[in-house]
Amino acid sequence: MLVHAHPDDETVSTGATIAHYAAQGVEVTLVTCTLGEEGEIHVPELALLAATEADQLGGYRLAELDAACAALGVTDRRFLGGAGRYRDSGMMGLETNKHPRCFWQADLDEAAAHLLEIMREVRPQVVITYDENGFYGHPDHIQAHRVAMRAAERATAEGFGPAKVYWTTVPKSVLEAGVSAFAESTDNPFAGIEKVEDFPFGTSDEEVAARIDATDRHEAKVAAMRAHATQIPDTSWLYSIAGNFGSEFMGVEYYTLAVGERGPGDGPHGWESDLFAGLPS
Ligand SMILES: CC(=O)N[C@H]1[C@@H](O[C@@H]2[C@H](O)[C@H](O)[C@@H](O)[C@H](O)[C@H]2O)O[C@H](CO)[C@@H](O)[C@@H]1O
Ligand SMILES: [Zn+2]
Repeated sequence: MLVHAHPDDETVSTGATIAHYAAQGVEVTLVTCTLGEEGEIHVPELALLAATEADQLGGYRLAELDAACAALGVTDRRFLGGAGRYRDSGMMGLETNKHPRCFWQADLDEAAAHLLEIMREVRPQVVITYDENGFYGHPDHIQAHRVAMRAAERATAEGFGPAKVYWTTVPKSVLEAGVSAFAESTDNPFAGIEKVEDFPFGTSDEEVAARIDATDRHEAKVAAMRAHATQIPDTSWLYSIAGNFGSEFMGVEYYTLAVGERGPGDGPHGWESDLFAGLPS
């Protein structure tokens, strides 16, 4: 089970992992907490769908999410509390954070109860969400973390909690490699980043628990990114990195382990290569 804040997060941060396991026939449930109503629109002819205009972007991004799920092989896609229950809160500090229906204003126990119902039905062995900073500090990501961890705690207390809970991350060694690889590039997606500490995310290699190599599924991730055209334009830095790093960038995703025991791993830091490592098959 993956708990994500907006349509496109499932693809950008865990798309290769999803495609990897879905292709193996693993049951994958995606829970998305908002419709992404406050997002940017990188498709000019759709500009009037914006929140400040017709306010129809959420419905459009629902369709983008379904197309991305088809590309990744996800067949069980849910919205927390039902489609439209929680509104995209916008970036931290904006007036949209005060919208009465926005996810940032949600009652934590009520939102966790919605997720607990899905957990009670699906009984996930493994849950993936964000760290306490929501990976990069977006209010909906922070709230998705809080709701997922609260629901997992309550599921465990009721006897059907996940054996493992992972948080998305990127090792600092990978960030350093990216910064140096693009240092001389005119199309440098890391422009302005002098050192790893300048990123609002990143984990020391020692703290990383799992490296999921899904390079054989990186085309599925790119196809899913294309489905999120309002959020990821053809000029996105994601594509320029993919063009330079290819499947290594698009097809490898990393996680820290927040709940549960690490399974067998390899390499200098004992990174798991399977999120189900150590669990009974
Ligand atoms: C990946 C992610 O979480 N995207 C969110 C995020 O989008 C950012 C936002 O539009 C910002 O204004 C841009 O400068 C930035 O590049 C975007 O990543 O926040 C949106 C509003 O909450 C959300 O809809 C989108 O899914
Ligand atoms: Zn997001």
